[in-house]
Amino acid sequence: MNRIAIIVGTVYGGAEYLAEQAAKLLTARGYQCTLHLDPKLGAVLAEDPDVWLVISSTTGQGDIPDNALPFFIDARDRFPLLTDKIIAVIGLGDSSYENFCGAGKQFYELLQELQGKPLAEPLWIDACETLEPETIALPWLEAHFPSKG
Ligand SMILES: Cc1cc2nc3c(=O)[nH]c(=O)nc-3n(C[C@H](O)[C@H](O)[C@H](O)COP(=O)(O)O)c2cc1C
Repeated sequence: MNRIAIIVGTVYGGAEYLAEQAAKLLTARGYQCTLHLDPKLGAVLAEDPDVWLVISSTTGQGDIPDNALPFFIDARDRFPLLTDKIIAVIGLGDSSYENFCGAGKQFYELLQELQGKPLAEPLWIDACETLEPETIALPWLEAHFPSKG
């Protein structure tokens, strides 16, 4: 479990900021991280990472942000099997909306259908509870990605 592709879905930049913090932390722990802010399925497949880490907010009514939607549709259509891969999802949402973390949930469902092996239960971060998602996400990452140093 060395190479991690971080696939980002964001509207206002919160998930992007969190993904940058995550990449810094994981790199410092000895992992090779690639940030996909404008994710393309072909690029991730070519990279052949050990871990597919999705960090995505939710927009609309439980919808995937525009920047990540082509990736999601492509993955759903091309259906690359992730049998020997690890999957992890961090969702940013707001529980005052009906479909809390709907985009993260769609991603988690799809990655499981693609046969990826979940690293852990996904982390759902509620903007009603914190405006600093990194205070929850970084300890979660530390707990699940042991330092290699
Ligand atoms: C127009 C709009 C629609 C949203 N819809 C949802 C939703 O359906 N479910 C949810 O959990 N959060 C929803 N949210 C909350 C965002 O996902 C949340 O604020 C997130 O932290 C934004 O992250 P971002 O800066 O990466 O886009 C919505 C926010 C806005 C502004």
